[in-house]
Amino acid sequence: MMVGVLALQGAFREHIEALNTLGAEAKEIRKLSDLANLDGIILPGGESTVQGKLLRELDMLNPLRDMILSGLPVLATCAGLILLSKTIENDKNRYLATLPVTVKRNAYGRQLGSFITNGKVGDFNNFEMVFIRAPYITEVDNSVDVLSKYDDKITGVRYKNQIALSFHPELSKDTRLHELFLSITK
Ligand SMILES: NC(=O)CC[C@H](N)C(=O)O
Repeated sequence: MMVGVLALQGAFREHIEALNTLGAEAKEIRKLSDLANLDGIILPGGESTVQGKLLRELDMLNPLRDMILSGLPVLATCAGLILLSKTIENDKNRYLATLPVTVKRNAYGRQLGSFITNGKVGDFNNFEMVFIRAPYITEVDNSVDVLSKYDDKITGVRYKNQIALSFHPELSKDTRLHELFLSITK
């Protein structure tokens, strides 16, 4: 099994470490040819505008969209969630747009830009959630499962092969969400 971690920008190393801790092989995805023969892909946090622009310039955006629409398992965190969202409330850009949700970038404002909280994510109790200039989800399609909320705002969803989170599970020691993701890869 081979999991790719998009490594154009942002917090990709921590995801690779989490996968290695779980005994899964992972490789950095930096160009179109790296997308061949993947069983799953992680879209890390960082800056969605930079990542999206690079995906487009490297001709990776459309192929990756097709792979996700054909069922490639994906775990997206923070900027990755923004790349996946069909609608971005406060950004005219649209990137992969495979996830039927509306997201708001930098949604917690500057003051409360970064914080850590603890709560339920799907079946997992007491999950540490690290938020860094995070987005939250303002609308979901009926077919989307809500996994987590913070302050009444949706911060985690699952839709078919796509798991998307506002927060950074790779920055806490808890690997349960990475395990869930691995369980949906072949
Ligand atoms: N930690 C993150 O990934 C922050 C996301 C970033 N604020 C964006 O809009 O792309």
